[in-house]
Order: sequence, then C-alpha cells, then structure tokens
Amino acid sequence: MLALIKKHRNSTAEQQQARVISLFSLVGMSITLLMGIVSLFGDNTILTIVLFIASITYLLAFFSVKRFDISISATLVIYSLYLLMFYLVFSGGVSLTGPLWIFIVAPVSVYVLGLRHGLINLSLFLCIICIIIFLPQQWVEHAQYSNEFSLRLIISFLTMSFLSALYEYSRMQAYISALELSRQYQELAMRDPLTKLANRRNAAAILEQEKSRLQRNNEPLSVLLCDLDHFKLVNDKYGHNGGDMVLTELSALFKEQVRQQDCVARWGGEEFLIILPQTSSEQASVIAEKIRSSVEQYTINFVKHQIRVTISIGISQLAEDQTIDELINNADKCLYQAKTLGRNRVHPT
Ligand SMILES: Nc1nc2c(ncn2[C@@H]2O[C@H](COP(=O)(O)OP(=O)(O)OP(=O)(O)O)[C@@H](O)[C@H]2O)c(=O)[nH]1
Repeated sequence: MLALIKKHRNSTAEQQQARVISLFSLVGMSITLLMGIVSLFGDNTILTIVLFIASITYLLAFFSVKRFDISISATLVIYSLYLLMFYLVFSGGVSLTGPLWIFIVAPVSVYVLGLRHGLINLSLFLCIICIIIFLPQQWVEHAQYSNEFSLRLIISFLTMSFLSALYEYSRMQAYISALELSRQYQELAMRDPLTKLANRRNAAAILEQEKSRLQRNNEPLSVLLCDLDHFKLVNDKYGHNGGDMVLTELSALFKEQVRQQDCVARWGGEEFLIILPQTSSEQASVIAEKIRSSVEQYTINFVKHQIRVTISIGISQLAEDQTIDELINNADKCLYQAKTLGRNRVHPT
C-alpha cells in the first residue's frame, strides 16, 4: 500500500514537473528567439548566435519531455540556462543589462532539480558568476561592473535563492500533507469505523481480485459468512455500547484465528465475511469450526457483565464460472440453514 502511494506520489510529481519544464522550455524558446531577432539588428553577432542556440536548445528540451526521461529535458533546460547566464554576465548583454536575467535561475533550479540538488547547483552557479565578475581584465577581457553593482547583484541573488528555496520547501510540505490526507480518506473509505475491519466494498474488491488471481493458478477460494446468534437480545440486554463491544472483540478474535493472507471483513451489521484464498471447502470447514468453537468459549467483559455469544457460519467454495454474487448467495443459503437447524453451528456448501 505504502509503495503504491509512493509510486502514485512520484508519478504525480513527475507529471507536474514535466508540465513545468515544457512550459519553461516554450517560454525560454520564445524569449531567446525574440531577443535573438532583435539582436540581429544590433552589432553583437556573438550574442545573436548565443541567443539562437539557446532558443534551439529550449525547443529540443520541449520535445524531449514527452519522448525521453524527464531528467534529460531537466538537464537541458537548467544547464543551457546556466550557460546563457554565464555568457550574459561575461559579455554584459545589451548595455550591461545581461546580469539582470540571472534572478530567474533561482526559482527554476529549485523547482526543476528539487530543493537539495537545486541549492547545490545554485551555489556552484553563484561561484562561477563571482569568478566571471571578479576575473581580472588583464587575464580575459569581459564586461566591467562597479563593485557596488557586483555586491548588490550577489546579495539580491542570494536573497532570491533563499526565497525560492523557502517557497519550494512550503510547496513540497503542502503537497505531502495533501497526499497524506487523501491517503487517510481512502483508508477511511475502505474500513469499517467500529471494528476497523475491511468494509463490504473493500471485501467485494478483494474477492474479485482474489478470484482472478486464484483462477489463473487453478487454486480454490472459499468464504465463511458468519452471523451472531440472537444479537438483538445482546443489544436489548446490554445496550448498544455492549453490542458494539461484542462486535469489536469478536473482530479481533476472528483475525487471530485466520492466516495473514486471509481477510476478515464486516459484511453487514452483525455479519462478517472471512475470505480464505487457496482453501477448499473441506479445509474451510475445519477453520469455520475452530472459529465457531473459539467464539463459544470466549467471554467479553463489559462493565460488570460477562457476555457470551455464539455464531452460525455458512461456507461456500467458488466454483468454476461462478460469480462473486453467486458465491456469497451460496454462503448465505448455508448460513440460513445453520440458523434454522438451531444456530451455533457450521453449515458447509
Ligand atoms: N450494537 C450494534 N448492534 C448492531 C450493529 N449493527 C447491527 N446491529 C444489531 O444487530 C441486530 C441484528 O438482529 P437480527 O437481524 O434480528 O438478528 P439476530 O438477533 O442476531 O438473530 P439471528 O441472526 O436470527 O440469530 C439488530 O438488533 C441490530 O440493531 C452495530 O453496529 N452495533
């Protein structure tokens, strides 16, 4: 169950990430294309070429989202963005406005790479930006920024990175709690609130699942339909709370009597269904008798009372070409027989 939720969580998160990468690639492609076209009319040929290469890279990232692993497009988007930013800071872009673009790196990095990897990559990115800015002109000629500008650029980039990380962290927390809440609601929809056993809907689903699994392997499947005898009298004598206590304690007792792979479900008010995979009706009779006898000997302590109850059990084994409804109807008929023959007994198919 946990593995299933984790898988679902991962696939939903991946789908969301894929959508953001596609969108970012499209926007990135359009902006760099537009800037490349504008740059065509200027005199900076290298900038024009770089912008067109970036535009093509985003286009590739856009198409690779659907075709390849999402990490390929994430790598393309992130590192081509980094390279473009390094070039803009190095060259100064148009009228030394190139560094203004580096702020988009922070939110995109933490979202696409995740919080931890995003922050590691952002630290490396900032180190390289600092090297470019403070590179001595006599080594390599590059755009010259004043010290005040450089310092403010780094501080505002750090602030932006911190805010992006904070936002990503809260987003992830909200996402995880929403998933946990939905898991809890799903769990509630499958369980009987009083006994915490599988409810009727859940039991029906398990039966269908077991039916196809066992029939594929040619293995038997049996069910026990258990009904408390004269339960109305228990309620009348000890009140509804006393009745509830009996149902809860017997549920635990049933679970103790069966194997891990079996399923005990609350089928109706005082009716329980026990699903026994890989069990023939003969084997199910032995289990049913064991359960009947343990209930007969069991004492439920309620306030100052000691409550004793008995149960009747109908057994049915799934026949070839039989539906689950027919299987249950058959068990119900056997249960009816057990009741009419005097209760506190097991009636086989
Ligand atoms: N306390 C409690 N009682 C319940 C619950 N669900 C059903 N019941 C009671 O179970 C009783 C079932 O009564 P009947 O259907 O007449 O059956 P019975 O008295 O067990 O008699 P037989 O089945 O013929 O042996 C009713 O009094 C219901 O109110 C529950 O969740 N808690």
